[in-house]
Amino acid sequence: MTMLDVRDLTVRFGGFTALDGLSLSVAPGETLALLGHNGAGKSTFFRSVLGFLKPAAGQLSIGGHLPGSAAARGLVSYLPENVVFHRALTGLEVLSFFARLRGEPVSVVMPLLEKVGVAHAARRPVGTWSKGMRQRLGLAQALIGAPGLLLLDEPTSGLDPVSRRDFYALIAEVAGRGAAVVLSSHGLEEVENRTDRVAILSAGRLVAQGPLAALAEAAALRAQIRVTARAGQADALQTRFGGTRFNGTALELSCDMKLKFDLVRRIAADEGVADIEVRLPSLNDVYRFYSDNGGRS
Ligand SMILES: Nc1ncnc2c1ncn2[C@@H]1O[C@H](COP(=O)(O)OP(=O)(O)OP(=O)(O)O)[C@@H](O)[C@H]1O
Repeated sequence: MTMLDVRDLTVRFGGFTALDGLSLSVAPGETLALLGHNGAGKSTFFRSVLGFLKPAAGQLSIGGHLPGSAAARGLVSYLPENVVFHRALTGLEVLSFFARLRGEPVSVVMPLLEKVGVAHAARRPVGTWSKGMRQRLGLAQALIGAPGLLLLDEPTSGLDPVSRRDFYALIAEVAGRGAAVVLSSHGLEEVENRTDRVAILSAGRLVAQGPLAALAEAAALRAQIRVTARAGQADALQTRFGGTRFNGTALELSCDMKLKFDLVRRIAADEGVADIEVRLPSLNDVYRFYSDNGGRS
């Protein structure tokens, strides 16, 4: 069963194609991170699922319903990228307003404010709240009425590391109750171990999709090894190990991750070597691999 099913979605603004043949699905209880540079199409994707944009081609279904239909609207909740609340209203008033809009009793409001950790400021105007507190209020707004599909557009921007951790704990709880969650973010490091799958968008195209570990493995990025030679040994080292000379005394080598241990052992045992430094591919390298060139090396 899927909560969100998107097939060959294409969205255009005039002659500009913002989303190009995108297909993905998200099951109840699953958390998907949508990643991509500025302008990759993440917000456009959310606005399409919400039914705000009419696709040029493709189909979307939310729990079997068309985007924008009453049934779909009842299932989906959304936290926009730049959440803005009336500055003069208190947190309690803001959330009560949204609860009424969703047909929920205002009795749900205080427990939600407590859940996101801003109950202490509930009776203060939102204009006096910090950005992180307003972001938490935005999340509380998205949690009203136990939605089946949560769309969160860069929900952690402006949050400090502790708030970020709390945020993901809350998302895990919501997903644990069966909601499907799609959230957008700018980097893999943040979503590592916190989402089930990632989908990487590049210039409106879905260039990679899957569990992060599988994407990292498929990228087959290489380890970088920098070797510093003892005085007068650089030429001999290059003859033995190859690589590129770097500032006269160092060599830069790259090797398949599977072969790195053997190579490092051989280098470390060489008498001409003064120092060795190994750099493994980071999650940022994996992200760049897919988002910059569509996964083509
Ligand atoms: N209403 C619009 N009219 C014309 N172009 C638009 C419109 N909305 C979005 N775009 C363009 O579509 C592309 C995708 O924009 P979108 O906001 O979806 O990117 P994003 O991935 O959310 O970026 P960011 O990370 O900066 O929020 C951009 O090039 C943007 O300029």
